Amino acid sequence: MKEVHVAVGVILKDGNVFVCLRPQQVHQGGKWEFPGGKVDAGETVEEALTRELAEEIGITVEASQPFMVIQHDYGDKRVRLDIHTVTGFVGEPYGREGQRSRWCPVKELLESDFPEANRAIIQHLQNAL
Ligand SMILES: Nc1nc2c([nH]c(=O)n2[C@H]2C[C@H](O)[C@@H](COP(=O)(O)OP(=O)(O)OP(=O)(O)O)O2)c(=O)[nH]1
Ligand SMILES: [Mg+2]
Repeated sequence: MKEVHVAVGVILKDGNVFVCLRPQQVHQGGKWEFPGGKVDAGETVEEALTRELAEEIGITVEASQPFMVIQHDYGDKRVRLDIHTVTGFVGEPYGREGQRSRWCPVKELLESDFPEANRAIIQHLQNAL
């Protein structure tokens, strides 16, 4: 099974992270996510992240840093999550595609239902901040 390369943004502001609720009908639907999406052929991770965050939550990324890379096999899909923290952006994020979204305190992230692969990201975040 081929691996999908995904750019994922951990958008940080005052100890909170911006999270979106994945639509029911997509893979890992009904779970929370850090916004992002597939890296198209010929795109860098930064380009994909900037594009996906503009499309999905209406912000312009101004400062991002590589945070970690996670490979996960969901059984029905293999993903390679290329996670960057986003510490500078223009605009107020919102669910531009009609998805629910909210700012969540970093320390409360594990109280929400995220895809399995996100557990390691959250633990790394909670240790790092
Ligand atoms: N965006 C995002 N995807 C995640 C996270 N954790 C995780 O396992 N994934 C998986 C779910 C999907 O199988 C895969 C790609 O995410 P995606 O469905 O958002 O890709 P996409 O935005 O390009 O797809 P689409 O919305 O355009 O249909 O990565 C996460 O925190 N954020
Ligand atoms: Mg997406």
